[in-house]
Amino acid sequence: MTTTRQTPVQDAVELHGVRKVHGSGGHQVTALDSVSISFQRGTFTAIMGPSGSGKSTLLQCAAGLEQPSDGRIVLAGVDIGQLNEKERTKLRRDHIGFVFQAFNLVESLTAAQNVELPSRFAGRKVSREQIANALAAVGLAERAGHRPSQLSGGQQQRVALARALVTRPDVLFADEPTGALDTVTSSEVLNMMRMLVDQEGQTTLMVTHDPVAAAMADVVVFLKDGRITDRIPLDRYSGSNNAAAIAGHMTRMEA
Ligand SMILES: Nc1ncnc2c1ncn2[C@@H]1O[C@H](COP(=O)(O)OP(=O)(O)OP(=O)(O)O)[C@@H](O)[C@H]1O
Repeated sequence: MTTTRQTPVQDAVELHGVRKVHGSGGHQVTALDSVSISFQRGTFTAIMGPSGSGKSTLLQCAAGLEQPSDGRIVLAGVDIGQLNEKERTKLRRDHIGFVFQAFNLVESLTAAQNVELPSRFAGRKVSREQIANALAAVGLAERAGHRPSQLSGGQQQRVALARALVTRPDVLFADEPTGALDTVTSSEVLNMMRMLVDQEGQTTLMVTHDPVAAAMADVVVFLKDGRITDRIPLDRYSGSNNAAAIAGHMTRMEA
C-alpha cells in the first residue's frame, strides 16, 4: 500500500488561549479573553468587531508588540513567550511588518529614504535594489525620489507598505490601513495589499471597520468583548455581495 505524504500547512501566527488584561487594581479591562486562532501562511485575514472589542490588542499581541497576560503566541514558528525582550525585538524586526492608519512618513525624506529608514535605525543594511523592488511592488517605482507632500494619501500609504515589506517579513500587520483615506485611494491600497498576497504569498492580518476593505480578504474574523465569535471564509469572486454580508453581520453584532 502506498501512502501519500501531505506537506503540513504551516501557520504564520498561532494564538493559543490568549488573554490580555489592560490596567491594574480596580481598573482592569479584559481586552482578549481566551482567544485561540491560527492564521495560515499566504492568506489575507480581516479582523472586525465593534469598537473596544479587542481588535488592535489582538494585532499587537500577535505581532509581539504587547505581551499577553496568559496563553501562548507562536510567530513564524517561534513561541514568543520563550524569548527575552532583546530576542523579541529581533524577531519583530526580522519577521514582521506593520502599517497603521497614520502613514508616519518623514516629510523631509524621499519615498526611497523613508523605505530605508527603519532598517537604518535597526543597523541593518538594505540595498538600493531591495528598496527599488519594494517600491516597485507597490507600484511606485517612478516615485522613489518624491517627498510625501508630492504624493497622494494612497501613494503615501503605499510607501508605508513598501517600508513594512522591504525586509520581506513573514507577516504584514495592518491596523486600519485605509482609515485615513477616501474610497478611491482606499481601494488603491487594498488592491495593492491583495496583489501582494496573490503574487508574493504575503501573509496579511488587517484590522478594519470597513466592510468593503474586509471583503478583499480570504477570511474575516469577528471579535466581540475580547472573544472570537465567527471566522468566515469568503468566496473571492462575490466582492460586493461579501461587503454587504459583512456589513449585515456587523450590524447584527452591534445590535
Ligand atoms: N493600554 C490600555 N490600557 C487600558 N485599557 C486599554 C488599553 N488598550 C486597550 N484598552 C481597552 O481594551 C479594550 C480593547 O481595546 P482595543 O483597542 O483592542 O479594541 P478595538 O476593537 O481595537 O477598538 P477600536 O475599534 O475602538 O479601535 C477596550 O475596552 C479598551 O478601552
